[in-house]
Amino acid sequence: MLTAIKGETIHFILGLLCVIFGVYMLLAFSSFFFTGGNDQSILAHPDPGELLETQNGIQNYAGARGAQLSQFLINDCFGISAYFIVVFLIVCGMRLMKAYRFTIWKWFVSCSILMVWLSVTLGFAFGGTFQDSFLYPGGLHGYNVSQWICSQIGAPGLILVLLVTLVLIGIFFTRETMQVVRKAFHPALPKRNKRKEAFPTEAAQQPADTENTALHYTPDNTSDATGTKEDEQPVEIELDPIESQADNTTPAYATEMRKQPDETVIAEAGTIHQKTQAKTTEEPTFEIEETPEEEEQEDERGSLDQPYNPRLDLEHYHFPTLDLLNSYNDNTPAIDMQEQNANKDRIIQVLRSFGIEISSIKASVGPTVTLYEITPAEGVRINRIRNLEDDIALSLSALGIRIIAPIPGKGTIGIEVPNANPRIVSMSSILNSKKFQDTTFELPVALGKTITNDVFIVDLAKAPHMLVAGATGQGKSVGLNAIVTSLLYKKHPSELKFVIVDPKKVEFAIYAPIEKHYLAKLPDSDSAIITDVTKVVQTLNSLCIEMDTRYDLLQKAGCRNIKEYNAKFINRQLNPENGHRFMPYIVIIIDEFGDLIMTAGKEIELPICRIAQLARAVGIHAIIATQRPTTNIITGTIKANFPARVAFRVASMMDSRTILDRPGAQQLIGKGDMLYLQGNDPVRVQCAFVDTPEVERIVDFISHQQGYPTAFMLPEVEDDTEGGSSADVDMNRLDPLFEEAARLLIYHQQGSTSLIQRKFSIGYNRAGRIMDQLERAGIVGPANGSKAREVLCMDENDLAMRMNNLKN
Ligand SMILES: Nc1ncnc2c1ncn2[C@@H]1O[C@H](COP(=O)(O)OP(=O)(O)OP(=O)(O)O)[C@@H](O)[C@H]1O
Repeated sequence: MLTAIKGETIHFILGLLCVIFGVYMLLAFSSFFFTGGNDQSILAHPDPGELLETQNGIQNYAGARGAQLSQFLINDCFGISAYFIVVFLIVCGMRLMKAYRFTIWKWFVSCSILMVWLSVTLGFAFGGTFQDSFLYPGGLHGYNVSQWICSQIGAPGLILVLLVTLVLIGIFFTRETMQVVRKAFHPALPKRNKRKEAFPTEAAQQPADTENTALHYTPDNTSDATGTKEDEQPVEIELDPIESQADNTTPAYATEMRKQPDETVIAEAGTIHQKTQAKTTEEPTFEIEETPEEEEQEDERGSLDQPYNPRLDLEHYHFPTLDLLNSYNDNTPAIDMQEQNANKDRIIQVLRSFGIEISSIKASVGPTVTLYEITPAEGVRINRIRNLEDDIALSLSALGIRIIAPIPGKGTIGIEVPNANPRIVSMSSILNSKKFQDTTFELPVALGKTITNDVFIVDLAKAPHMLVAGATGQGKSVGLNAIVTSLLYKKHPSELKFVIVDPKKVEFAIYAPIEKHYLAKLPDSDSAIITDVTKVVQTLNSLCIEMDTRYDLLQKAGCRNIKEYNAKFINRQLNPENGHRFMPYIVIIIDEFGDLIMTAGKEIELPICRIAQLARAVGIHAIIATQRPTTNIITGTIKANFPARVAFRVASMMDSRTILDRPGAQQLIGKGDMLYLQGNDPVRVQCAFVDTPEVERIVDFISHQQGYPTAFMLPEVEDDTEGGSSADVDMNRLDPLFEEAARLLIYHQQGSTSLIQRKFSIGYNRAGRIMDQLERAGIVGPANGSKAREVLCMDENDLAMRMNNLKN
């Protein structure tokens, strides 16, 4: 701790010194232009000790040392471009003081390069006036270097060298320079095709040259089926079907194309079809559909800072910027035509070998998986194709083949095949997408990209609770980080609080520094990240209290949900003096839910279910994650209350059924490949990848800004270990297990504290307190020495009546 403080203090002092020295140099350099001529004679032949005297005759505002420094750095070294040293010193200082977040090495390289280039340029430009003036604009360095280069390659050669280096410097700063240069040569050149840049093609992997058209594949060189098209638009291309079995020497497609060379049609705006008619059922058509990448904002990497609430407590808060995230621009081509054609051929062959003919096949290439949409020929039964899942997988020698028969809403059958070279879906591309930036969702959670390259966002406020499951190492933690990250990029600290439960202690510790901005905790807790099981129970009970309080406030305000309530509060229709307050959303994230259930059982499950059943309207949402998708952890009650499910790859079909109520998750390929289910049909999504250093940078960015004085305080709960007597039982705060415990005792007709303790795996004191409440409610009789209490409530109906009375 002490060393950390020391380190920070030293950095700050060093930074301050850098800035002060920079300002001093600025003064000296600037003064040099006016006083340099006068000071030159003194500096050129100083008497020993003369400069140390008070009356040394130096006129530079920065004194004798300033004059010497300027003389040396400007005249003897780099000329006017010595100002870059000042810039770098100030930048360095600011960074050390942590006032601004500069990338030092970039500034160092940039300043150095510019200084040298400008020095040579000025040295060359003002070479003629070198002897006449006290000021050498390019300095001795610039003069000597330019003279030497001139002597070697002549003045025109030097000019060319300077121009080329200028362009190289420009490219170093921004790749847009290339476009500027291109335009200089060819002013009519259209705007750069972004998608083509994003998906470079490799001639080696594509039979036809695809450099200037995104996806024009001509399987036969004799074919002239090409077309030009607008960029950023979807492309559907029909490719050669497999070679006819009858004649496997002549590709049917080539023949067809020669016969009908002008079959290229523009089917609809932005869609180009290169159509060949299927001659017979033996020659199905094959199309590849490349859905365009989600449009990104033109001037990306800016801040997503937008006002959400006119009464922000932290009005100077800045949202994290996108440059904190990696972009993972991998160079693998977007579409490998060889692979696509090979897969298509094998699919058709396998189906044909089982006597199934198809009339067309279309491919949608996603980041990690390609969907082949097959239209079966007349009279083929879907079930037959479904049963061939394993045979198709075997013939493609690929894991993770999934058959969707039929694709909902379409009369086709889908076969999902993993790509040989999967692409990473970077979090930055998702957050920078127009869809995310323009989203109107209350709690937008950007999960990744679908098989059609659409950015996939869900509204957690509508979900309203999410269950995330998958075997270990398949991308669960990355998925949870992606969820948190997308919320951090959209919600202001005043609008959102996280309650993080991390039994593993290491996964979420990374978020501890943003405690005062985004985390909620119990008043007596040291850390906002909850790692201890008892604290989890307390926190969940506290959230139940918060939920009840919020419902009371909503009732008082006459609102049905948090959105209406907050809108009223913002419009000053609710008086804070009556207890009203702006309600931030609360997102509870519980990692390793399985472990918690194993240790604390019902004590955890019940408040979770209570929150899941009721908390949606008051803005409390739960996300629970487990790597053990078994029925004793994901119980029926949990499933009923967590309608949004995310399944990463699991080990068995049983596990998949436990999470999604259907198979499928066992066929995923891992590394963030997931199925998202909300409603009827699961969607296959490639989860966005956000790495730990990226999260660290975001957290660092937020934590260096002003936060609230403390974390968001959850209501206090009575400690489980505190004793209690029947006299001070608070019937307004019934234990969350109260009703369940009453049912248990009625069922057993035995008022035993240890029975409650055992069945709900809770401490004796808490069980005792529940028993006291049951006594006050008239459900059990008074303590009867060592014997069990008498149960006064006969059946469920009786209990329901008493519960009603209690609630009123
Ligand atoms: N969306 C993704 N894109 C690419 N790679 C991913 C993605 N998600 C995960 N991975 C890869 O898989 C590895 C394991 O991911 P992660 O740590 O999220 O697994 P996990 O399911 O949380 O494992 P555990 O349960 O052991 O914590 C990561 O280190 C990364 O290399």
